[in-house]
Amino acid sequence: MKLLPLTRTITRRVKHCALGLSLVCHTISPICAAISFSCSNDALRWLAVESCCTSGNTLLHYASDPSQVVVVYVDFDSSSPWSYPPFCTPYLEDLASELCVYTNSSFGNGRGVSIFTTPSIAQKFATLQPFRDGTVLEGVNSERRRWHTRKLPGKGQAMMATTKLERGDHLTAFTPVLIVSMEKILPIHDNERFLRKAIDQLPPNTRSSYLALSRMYSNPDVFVQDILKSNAFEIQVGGKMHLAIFPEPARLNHDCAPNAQYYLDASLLTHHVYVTRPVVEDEEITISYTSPLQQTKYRQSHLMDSFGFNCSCSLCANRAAFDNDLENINRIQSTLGDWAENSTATCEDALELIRLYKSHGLDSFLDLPYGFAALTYNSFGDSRRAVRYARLAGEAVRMKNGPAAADFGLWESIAKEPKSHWSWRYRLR
Ligand SMILES: C[S@@+](CC[C@H](N)C(=O)[O-])C[C@H]1O[C@@H](n2cnc3c(N)ncnc32)[C@H](O)[C@@H]1O
Repeated sequence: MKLLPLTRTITRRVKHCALGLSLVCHTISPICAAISFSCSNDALRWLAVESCCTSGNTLLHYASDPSQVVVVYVDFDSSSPWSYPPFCTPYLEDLASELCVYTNSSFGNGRGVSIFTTPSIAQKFATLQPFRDGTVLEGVNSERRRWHTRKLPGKGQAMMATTKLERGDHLTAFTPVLIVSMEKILPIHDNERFLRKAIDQLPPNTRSSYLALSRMYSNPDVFVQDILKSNAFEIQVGGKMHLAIFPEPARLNHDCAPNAQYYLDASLLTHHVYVTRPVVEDEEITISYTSPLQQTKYRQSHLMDSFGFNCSCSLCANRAAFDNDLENINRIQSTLGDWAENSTATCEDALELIRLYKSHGLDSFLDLPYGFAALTYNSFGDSRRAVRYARLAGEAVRMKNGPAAADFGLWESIAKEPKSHWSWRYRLR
């Protein structure tokens, strides 16, 4: 008999097995043990599982004491994407819900994923395309790699290019192996228990790749949360923020002037990395963990507090020069963003902004200066240059926010029809 994922249980205690049901006994399987946890009846949770009998939609679950036989009526749902019954907390008042672990063992071409979230958000995950039609993830999690990982002094593991790369090269596309609701409701040790269940239910290779990731605190009591804190990316699903672990891109170290950019496609649950300036073979590939447009002391304290390292990248090392130019960057940006009649914005300002970004290696963030250049040229009636910079802004946004982003559509439309945009000749009026 195929045991399908459990979606609802109704439990009833009975004195003994003689219910007139015709039951066929099966060997104990993980699903029987899991059922004991997913029932709402507390007493049932801790019964030792000695046997499990199934018949149609009914499971008979009993303990060593024959007077403690429990019948569990199970409503199986063959369309559910979950490979195990949900493993749930009690009802949490503060959340007005339970939190449960959901696992799909074959997600993402076999790597699997576990999600720790509320039942209502789990339903939203289940409606996402990759759970309904795995073919949408074709080419994702692929082994065709132009990078490998190796240890670098003072940084731990790092992602290194195995070949020359150019701006715009699409480097990686991976699905998450663990997704965790950011609600901070459970006490730390309870949280760890549920997260361990989430990791234990993953296929062995996937579980190992999670457990091999870097840790900040090395506290064995909470190692799953330690790995989560050090390696997670944020993703919004069902209107709620979640932390997600993508083991391969988790090896990307930080640089305030990185040579790569990433975006998360929440509808396909896929993390993409693009190269943002030419990279030579064996060069480290980096992303930024923080906004580069903050003074160095703020970036450094954020990186120390959140990731436990002292940033010594080129921008942090040349702190005085960068912080000084940062003031110029912010000043020019506010001039270019000023659309009042007496604005002093010029096309030269826009070009100076691009120069400043490039001179400090901020190639991963050129969407902003290119966008300003497109609007500024358009506002002075130079449609040829407006189109050129709108295309560059669109390309930069695609690498940073993905092709579904609203601002990508905006730059595409200006590149197609600059004269239809409100900014056309705006500063010549
Ligand atoms: C997401 S992991 C990156 C991969 C990690 N190096 C590894 O060994 O798996 C984040 C951790 O890497 C280290 N790290 C990242 N960028 C760094 C940098 N620029 N300098 C020093 N350590 C860095 C820190 O320990 C940080 O907590």
